[in-house]
This record gives sequence, structure tokens and C-alpha cells, in this order.
Amino acid sequence: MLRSCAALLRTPGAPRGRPGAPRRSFSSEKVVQKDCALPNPSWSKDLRLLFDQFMKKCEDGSWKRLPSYKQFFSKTFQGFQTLYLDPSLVKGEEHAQLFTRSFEDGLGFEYVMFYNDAEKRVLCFLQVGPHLQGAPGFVHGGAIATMMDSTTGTCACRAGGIAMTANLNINFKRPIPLCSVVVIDSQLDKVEGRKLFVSCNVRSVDEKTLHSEASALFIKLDPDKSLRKKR
Ligand SMILES: CCCCCC/C=C\CCCCCCCC(=O)SCCNC(=O)CCNC(=O)[C@H](O)C(C)(C)COP(=O)(O)OP(=O)(O)OC[C@H]1O[C@@H](n2cnc3c(N)ncnc32)[C@H](O)[C@@H]1OP(=O)(O)O
Repeated sequence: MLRSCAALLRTPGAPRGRPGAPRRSFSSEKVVQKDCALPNPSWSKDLRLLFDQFMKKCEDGSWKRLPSYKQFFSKTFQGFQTLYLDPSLVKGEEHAQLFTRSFEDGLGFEYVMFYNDAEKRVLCFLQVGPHLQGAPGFVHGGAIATMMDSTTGTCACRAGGIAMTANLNINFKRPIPLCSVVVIDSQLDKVEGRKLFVSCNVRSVDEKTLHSEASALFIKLDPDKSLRKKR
């Protein structure tokens, strides 16, 4: 468990302005982005332990830590622009932020994902911050769904290419205590043409509690179809 939620709430605010906005190096005009999937002072002992454990597993190449950024620049993703970016939004692209990385450190989603290519599996170690409350003392179901979508989505995209969620079916079995750390374990089950079937579960760190389970369907984007127009 995290030391205390109250401690987090008392933490002086992060610098004003747009937290996490990319810094520009004026000499090269290159955008330098912070990798959010690395430890910061808000990470609890549990999250640090899991991180360290899996960084060791990365040494033989079986697992890979996935970096994570607030901003998503289409030119860094081959084919992305042609698939589904509205050209009129390009100018404002750097104002958009990844939802799950839009909180100040420790208040929202703190997580790191690891990918195992041989197993087509993504593990997400997630610390749920105090601003994700639903029922008093517990995490909001929408926040859990968000991270199940993100984890299964990452699994689908890593295994099969750029895909979007068509269906996400969740069973919430036990509530998740606010400020705890959980493990989201997802894997690709089946591929049928453009359909990627991925399942996942959310468990406590000691694996004794099964909090939620989900099955998801992702559809690989068809380069010949626009996502903007109604078909
Ligand atoms: C988001 C991509 C990021 C890429 C970069 C990767 C980096 C990091 C990963 C981060 C992961 C983030 C995860 C977050 C993902 C999301 O939240 S996405 C947002 C929510 N989803 C949407 O808004 C999608 C809205 N839907 C659509 O745009 C379209 O429906 C579609 C693109 C999903 C599919 O459209 P289309 O390409 O036209 O396919 P179809 O011809 O309609 O269907 C193809 C086959 O699939 C079957 N199918 C479609 N939908 C469903 C469904 N809901 N249930 C069951 N089956 C479905 C359809 O019947 C077709 O089957 P057949 O071929 O006829 O057998």
C-alpha cells in the first residue's frame, strides 16, 4: 500500500503551467518528452518492488519495459496519419494529452507496462491515486475500465498493429482500495483477420484478490477506411 493518501494530498503542487508539457531544446528544436513509466517520488514501495523485479526480467530480453509519454506525436507512428488523424488537428497536436498521463504525479494513474512478445502478454503495474475515487475509499469503475482498455489495447497494438477497441466487457468482482497497487495481466487470445481478441484480469499484488476480469475485441484499422466519415 501507498504510505498514505493524505500525504499525497498534502504534497505541494507541481509547477504551474502545463504540467508535463514537452520541453523544447531550442538549439535543435527537438521535443524532449518525459518518460512517465519510470519511478517518481510518489511511487509506493509495492510499485517500486514490482518495477525492479521486472526490470531484472528485461535483462534477458524476454520482457520489455514500455516507455510512456503524455504527448502523442503522429509522425513518430508510421502510418498513423493516413489511418486516422484529422489533418485540421495537426496544428493542435501538442495540446492533446494522453488521458491516463494527465494527472499530477501520484494523484491519478501511476503505472508501468511490460511486454512479453513470445507470450503476447502485457503486464501493467498500477498505483491508483486519490483523485480516482468512486465509492468512498475505492477506485471509480471508469478508472478501472480505462486502465483495462489501455492495457489490453497496448497488448493488441503490440501484437497486431494499430487497432481500436470495438468491445470491452468487464466484470467487477471486488472493489479496489484507493491508493493501492494492482496488477493488470493481459494477453492476446486469438486473431481472426482484423479482429484481435484480448483478455485481462486485475489482481492485488499478493494475488489473493481478483478485482476484475475483462474480454476485449480490437479491430485493426483498415488503411482504406476513414475513421472520420460515417460509413
Ligand atoms: C488507439 C490506437 C493507438 C495506436 C497507437 C498505439 C500506442 C499505444 C497503445 C495505447 C492503447 C490505448 C487503448 C485505447 C483504445 C481506445 O480506447 S480506442 C477508443 C474507443 N474506440 C472507438 O472509439 C472505436 C469506435 N469504432 C470504430 O471506429 C469502428 O467501429 C472500428 C474501427 C472499431 C471498426 O470499424 P471498421 O474498420 O469499419 O470495421 P468493420 O468493418 O465495422 O468491422 C470489422 C469486423 O469486426 C466486427 N466488429 C466490429 N465491431 C464489432 C463489435 N463491437 N463487436 C463484435 N464485432 C465487431 C465486424 O462485424 C466485422 O466482422 P466481419 O469481418 O464481418 O466478420
